[in-house]
Amino acid sequence: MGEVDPAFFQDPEHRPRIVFTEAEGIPLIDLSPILAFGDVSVVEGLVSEIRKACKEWGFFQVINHGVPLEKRQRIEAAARKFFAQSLEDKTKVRRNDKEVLGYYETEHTKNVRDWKEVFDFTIEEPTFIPASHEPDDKEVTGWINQWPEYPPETREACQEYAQEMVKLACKLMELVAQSLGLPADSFRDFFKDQTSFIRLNHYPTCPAPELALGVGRHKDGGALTILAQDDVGGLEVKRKIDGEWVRVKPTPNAYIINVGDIVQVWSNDEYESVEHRAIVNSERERFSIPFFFNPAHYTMVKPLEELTNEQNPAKYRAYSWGKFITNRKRSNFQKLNVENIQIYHFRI
Ligand SMILES: O=C(O)CCC(=O)C(=O)O
Ligand SMILES: [Fe+2]
Repeated sequence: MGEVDPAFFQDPEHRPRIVFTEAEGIPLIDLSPILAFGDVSVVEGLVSEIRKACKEWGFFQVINHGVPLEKRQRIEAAARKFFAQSLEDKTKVRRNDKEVLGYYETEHTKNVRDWKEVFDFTIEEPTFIPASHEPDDKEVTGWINQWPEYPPETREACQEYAQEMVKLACKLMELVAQSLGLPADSFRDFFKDQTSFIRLNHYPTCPAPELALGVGRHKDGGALTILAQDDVGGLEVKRKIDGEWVRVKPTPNAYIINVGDIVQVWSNDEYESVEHRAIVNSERERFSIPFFFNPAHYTMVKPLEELTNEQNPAKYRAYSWGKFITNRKRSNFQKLNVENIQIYHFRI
């Protein structure tokens, strides 16, 4: 990525400010109470912290999360080696119309090109998903991972890390359920045939960081995201109280968690999926690794009955998660002239 192609330019109102506010306020939550067994009162305190963070920010960071540091370091090192290869080598595992996983460098967010390259892989092999986004097409297909030859440890490093992410995400969803006043296992069955995936993000240095974004403003469509960011920093979250973009300061060995659109719908807007974006800079390349925790493709996403009643009726019609994700994948891959699918399209 040498000179900056205007395809990367954000509209003036969405360009980043180079002087930024650092978010002191994003809650930092210590998960050690769930690692140590037992004491219910400690877990209760944790549940209320989660509730507050989800209500006020939609984002929080966790420490003492139980994910071994070596596993994170191993996947981070593999990502660096993979992206350092030539474009020719990386495109050996490039995504195409049929194989939607693997490497690609032309992702668009809201039809503006992102200043990044990515490598996607799923947790389940194969991951079952609708063959097309067309509502009447009932065919299901299996997504298969494309593993690079170099570095040779990529596959193992990715799969080991993925298992840790699934464990952490399950624990977090239990806490989210409890924080909504529901039994801890309320969400468990939705993830039996999960469509979760992990993305290795590489944001190269950018000669025009004031014009482009690593990832344009967006909300995550799934249930929950667990992000590992390196020490460069660049994630910005739209603060709920005033709509200001605030930077999330990197904390060593912490993970950044956000609730996605599905939790917003399940909770009937009790929790909101918050907009965020990634800034790039001209001095240091940046790496990040989001894990997107997604339910089975056949999940019909709708407000949970336990959380709705006559005074608080469902705010969304049920929609198919499989169709939602295939729609998104398609619009992020190619530039379309229409807005991509959003949960407000299902608002009642
Ligand atoms: O790299 C980051 O900090 C954010 C990435 C992100 O939001 C995404 O890939 O959905
Ligand atoms: Fe995101």
